[in-house]
Amino acid sequence: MSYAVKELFHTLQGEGAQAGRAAVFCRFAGCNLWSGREEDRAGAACRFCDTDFVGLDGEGGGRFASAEALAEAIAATWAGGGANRYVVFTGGEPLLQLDPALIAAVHARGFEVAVETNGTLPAPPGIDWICVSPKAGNGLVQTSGDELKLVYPQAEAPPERFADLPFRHRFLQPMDGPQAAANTAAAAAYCRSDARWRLSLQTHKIIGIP
Ligand SMILES: C[S@@+](CC[C@H](N)C(=O)[O-])C[C@H]1O[C@@H](n2cnc3c(N)ncnc32)[C@H](O)[C@@H]1O
Ligand SMILES: Nc1nc2[nH]cc(C(=O)O)c2c(=O)[nH]1
Ligand code: SF4
Ligand SMILES: [Mg+2]
Repeated sequence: MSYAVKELFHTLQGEGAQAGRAAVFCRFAGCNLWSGREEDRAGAACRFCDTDFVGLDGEGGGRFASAEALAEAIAATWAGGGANRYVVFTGGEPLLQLDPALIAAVHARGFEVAVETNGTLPAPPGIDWICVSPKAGNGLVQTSGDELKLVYPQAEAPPERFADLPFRHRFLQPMDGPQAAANTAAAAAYCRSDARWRLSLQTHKIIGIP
């Protein structure tokens, strides 16, 4: 199958338990919870998205005809030396496109494979690090993984609802936007009150890298 990629870039993972780790980000185009058009945001199933995932026109983006072609482009984007190669598939919603052939092709090039998903679709086998970020009002299908990273606050998705799911790490990530400062204070207060949760700041935004 072919893959629609918005952008490919080398940076540091900014969020969650792997924050600070060098990674290639492969941002797939398209999402099942929002068209990505501002005029559709108010009526979308996910309304707080901070990301442009429309089109193929970002740095390193395009349509890739095969898993081998996309894996080659990912390997060419890696700039972190010989060890600890890491690729994060995100989007948009990566589980609309990430498949066993692509996972095998990046594994063959020495990468560990991570995914950032909204959890509404099942993850294919073989992913090394699964981060699920539930979106209120949208059924959770992927109910296990390595980290659960809940954007906070979401009125219809309180942390208590997810605290007992089998994830190795649980994070609250303050919702960015006009209420970012208040959301950060509220997330910090929640983590102080319930030690099952840790605070995830979007460190790439703080230091001004992609
Ligand atoms: C843009 S999403 C793409 C991956 C997938 N669609 C998802 O929602 O997990 C990447 C991460 O950014 C988070 N995110 C999106 N908008 C955000 C915002 N306004 N504030 C904080 N985190 C946000 C998501 O919850 C997710 O963990
Ligand atoms: N540096 C950096 N870290 C990230 N972690 C998750 C991101 C995403 O948009 O999925 C992201 C991103 O866009 N940039
Ligand atoms: S599910 Fe993820 S990519 Fe889709 S609109 Fe929500 S935050 Fe953005
Ligand atoms: Mg992002």
